Parts: sequence; structure tokens; C-alpha cells
Amino acid sequence: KPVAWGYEGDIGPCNWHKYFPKAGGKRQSPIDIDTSATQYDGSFKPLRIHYDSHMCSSLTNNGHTFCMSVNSDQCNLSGGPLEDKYRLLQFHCHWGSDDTKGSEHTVDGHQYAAELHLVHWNTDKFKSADEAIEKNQGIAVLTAFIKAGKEHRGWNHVLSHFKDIKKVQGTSTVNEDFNPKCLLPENQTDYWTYEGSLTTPPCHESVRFIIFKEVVEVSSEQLAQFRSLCVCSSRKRDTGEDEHLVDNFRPIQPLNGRVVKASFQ
Ligand SMILES: Cc1cc(C)cc(S(N)(=O)=O)c1
Ligand SMILES: [Zn+2]
Repeated sequence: KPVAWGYEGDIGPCNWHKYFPKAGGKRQSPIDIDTSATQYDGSFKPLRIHYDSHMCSSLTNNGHTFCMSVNSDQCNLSGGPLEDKYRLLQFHCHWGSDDTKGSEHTVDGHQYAAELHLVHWNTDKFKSADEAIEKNQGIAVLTAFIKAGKEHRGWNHVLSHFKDIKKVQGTSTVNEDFNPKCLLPENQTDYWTYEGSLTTPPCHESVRFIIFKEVVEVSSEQLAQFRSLCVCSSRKRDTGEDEHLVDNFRPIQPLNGRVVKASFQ
């Protein structure tokens, strides 16, 4: 029977380690990026992000976030700090109950309104994503910070399916021409990178994070749509309304001597 976990109370992040021991490990995510302590690495090749848009995908509410699964072998990531080729598996976001919080990583202590994770698995070293998710160098997550500002037209292609996944385990098939590359910032040469973990249980220490410096803008109304998703517990609050999925970000974790590299000076 899977162990329930969440973002508040007894099943919250402070207790994850009791059932998911990796959560108490030495290379956990997210972290604060202290820009005065990052180290420029001039050896990185250009990031190669090749996604096609004819990929069939489905959008699911897994009770912790929305997850757009992708099953195209044409969506690949390589270069930058990566030694191998990685394939896009899914993307999802983390957000907060208002625009002042929501990202998992922070920059010089600043928290953004949300954070996009494009999750890829190492197809050179492993035979399946399920295997890669547990292994060092198995996963690479392209990460973009999101702040409230002007509307983002690309995000509407995802948000338009939210009505089908309001309830937990709701799934919607997405067959339109949608290329998630449009969700990334224009500047894809300036990023920070470090070795960390899945930011939700089981918190496997298998992730290379690549975090773009440029912040993406979406409108406050679009952010409010993120918050409209309902959680798996969705136990009725005393007001009787469904609980909304809010603050699904993990607090920052100890750096434990890790160095965050920068692709820019
Ligand atoms: C549980 C989990 C699985 C995957 C593939 C990715 C993550 S995250 N939030 O670190 O991107 C979490
Ligand atoms: Zn994530």
C-alpha cells in the first residue's frame, strides 16, 4: 500500500525521511543558489534541446501537481553539463498559495511564484525511466522559474485541459501540436547546474538540475489556474469545499559542500 505523503502536517516534508530514507540524504533538492558562491565552468558545450511537437501526451492530476507525460523518442536533451543523451519523460510544476511563493529552488533567498520541471531520463545508460529514476546520472531536469507578469500564450495550451483534471487522478489526452520548448525562457545559454535529488518522495539522488537564469512570466490569472487543481486528500475542510492544491514545493535542503556551477560569468 503506497505511503501517503504531502506538504503539510504529519505527512509533510519534515517527516518524509521516516518512510523515504533517501529524503535524509546528503545531496537533496531543492537548494538556495547563492550566486556569490557559484563557479563558472567554461567547459560546458551548448545545451541541445530537440523536442518535436507531434508527440502524443496526456495530462494527469497526480494529487501533488499536474503532470504532462510525453512518450516521444524524438524529444531529446544533451550537451551542457551532460555526458549522455536524455529523453523527455514528463513535465510538471510547483507553486504556492499566492504569487510570493511557490518555486522550489531559490536564488539568493528569493522565492519565485512557481517552478517548471521538464524531466528527462538517461537513454544511453539505462533501459527504462523507472530504472534511471533511481540511479546516479539517471535524470536531468530542465528548470525555469515563473513569476507573475504578462500572460503566457503557450501555457494556455496546457491550462485549457485543466477542466478535465480538476479531480485527482483525472486524465486528459492532449493530441494537439504542442511543443513544451515554448515554456522555456528565450535565453537558454545562461544556467546554473548541480547534482541533487527528486524533490518529492522517494527523493532518489539521481538528478542533474539545469536551472535557467532568465525568469518566465505568466499572468496572475494563469497562476490562479494552477491553484485550482484539487489534492488527493481533498478531505472536505469545515467549509465543505474541496481542498485546493497549494504550496506543493519542498523547503530548501542543505548544500553539504556541493558547488553550483554556472554556464556564464
Ligand atoms: C517524484 C518525482 C519524479 C520525477 C520524475 C521528478 C521529480 S522532480 N520534482 O524532482 O522533478 C519528482
Ligand atoms: Zn518537480
